[in-house]
Amino acid sequence: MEAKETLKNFKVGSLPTVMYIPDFITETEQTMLLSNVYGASMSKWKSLKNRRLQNWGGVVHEKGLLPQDLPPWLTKITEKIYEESGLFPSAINHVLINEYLPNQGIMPHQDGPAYFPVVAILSLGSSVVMDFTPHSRLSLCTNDVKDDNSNGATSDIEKDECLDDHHPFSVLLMPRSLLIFKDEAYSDYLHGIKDSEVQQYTGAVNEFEAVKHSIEDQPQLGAEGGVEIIRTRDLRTIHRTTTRISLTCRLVLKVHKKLFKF
Ligand SMILES: O=C(O)CCC(=O)C(=O)O
Ligand SMILES: [Fe+2]
Repeated sequence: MEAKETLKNFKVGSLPTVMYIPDFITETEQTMLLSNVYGASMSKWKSLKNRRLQNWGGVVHEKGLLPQDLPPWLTKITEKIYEESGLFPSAINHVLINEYLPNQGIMPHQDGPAYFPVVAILSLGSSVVMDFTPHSRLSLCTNDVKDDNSNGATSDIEKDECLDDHHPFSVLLMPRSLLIFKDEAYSDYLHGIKDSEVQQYTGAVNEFEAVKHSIEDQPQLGAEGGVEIIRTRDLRTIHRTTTRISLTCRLVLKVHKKLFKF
């Protein structure tokens, strides 16, 4: 699948397969999404050690999806992503909603094999830094540990086993932005968010795009998406002060038949 021409303008960093779209949704759309997320029944939340999540679209197994229809408030956004990206062969059918308090994150992982290898992450509420770390599937010393994120994901804690031609990088995820990554970024890198209120990084691949937009948006605040970014030479420090909600939108190609419901 070729990315649409307009999407190619949003490529960031040196990989051909990471795209960052600032202001993908409006403030009003963000408010609506947040009210739907928090309006869902309490039983929809699953609590993990270091965050909560809601699973929409059905249960993902290694062998496919036991489908459930996405609610209209989610299809509104998944259809927009599907149409504007041109990167999915069919409609997005699964959305994982993660909630992170300022001191919460997600350990470095690769998304599970059931998903088509394109992921679109919509960020709401607070900014955060996502770190990409190269890993090698070819490495004999790689330690695959099951993460408990009900994502069918595997985690790799052996950072020494990096491929030489792959370098770690960070992406700054501002509220209302959409991050899309696929191919190499999907399969040769782990992605994660540090579980720390203070996040340090050396130059995000989309620093210019992310910060430019937020300053234009909210010049009076001086703070960027609920965070303050402190710059000292190459080093950046952000202090997370508010909750972040993310919508991880993906496609499971293999869909089992719906179970008959009485
Ligand atoms: O919350 C995010 O931005 C990342 C979530 C993620 O990587 C996942 O659900 O697999
Ligand atoms: Fe992930």
